[in-house]
Amino acid sequence: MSKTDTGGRSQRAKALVERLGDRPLVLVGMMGAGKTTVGRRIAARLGRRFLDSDEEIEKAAQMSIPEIFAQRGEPEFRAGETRVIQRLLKETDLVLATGGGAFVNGETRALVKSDAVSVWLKADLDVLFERVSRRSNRPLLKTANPRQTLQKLIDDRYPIYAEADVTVLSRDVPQDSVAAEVIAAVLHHLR
Ligand SMILES: Nc1ncnc2c1ncn2[C@@H]1O[C@H](COP(=O)(O)OP(=O)(O)OP(=O)(O)O)[C@@H](O)[C@H]1O
Ligand SMILES: O=C(O)C1=C[C@@H](O)[C@@H](O)[C@H](O)C1
Ligand SMILES: [Mg+2]
Repeated sequence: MSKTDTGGRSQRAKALVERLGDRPLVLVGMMGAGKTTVGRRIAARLGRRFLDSDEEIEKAAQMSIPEIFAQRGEPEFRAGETRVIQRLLKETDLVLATGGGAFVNGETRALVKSDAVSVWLKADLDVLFERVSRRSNRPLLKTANPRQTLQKLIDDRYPIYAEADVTVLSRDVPQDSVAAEVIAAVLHHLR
């Protein structure tokens, strides 16, 4: 039996699309977990549209995230993030990567839980630190000791991310493998 349908999707991907119905698939987790890069691959496998709340905020503000933090401050960024995610969650056939702090907001979390299926991409400190160290585009890590800051964020946020419907480990294996694991795990959750 063929493992792909005529649209090139695997049978597993097709089954997941059917089970999700209209609900967006939403990725949450720390910066560097792979929400954007893996999210894009999941969307390609499912034949769904991919959007990223950080990118949508940057487009709306016509500024980069470090510029928004510097010129407007974190509270304004967070308010914009909440609004953008409320708008995006009304879309159908979507895979949505959220910013690392988005799910920490109670209002956003409640909305994701009611209107979407959520996946926590979980990675440990060493993996996250190595990944975020490649670029200096995370304003929250512009501290004297970014590794310690990352650890503090992990301590504060892991219990919150754990409220997502499904947890998948984002290890240093190919991003396509993580994407395939997410699809299998969500399919299992929706059985
Ligand atoms: N499975 C993986 N193996 C190796 N590198 C990875 C993997 N997943 C992601 N990366 C790399 O880690 C970095 C961070 O990934 P990405 O930008 O997708 O994270 P993010 O969760 O979207 O972070 P943020 O919350 O800051 O937007 C990128 O350079 C990406 O290529
Ligand atoms: O973890 C966070 O709070 C953030 C993660 C990024 O995705 C961006 O949304 C921003 O840098 C803040
Ligand atoms: Mg991202």
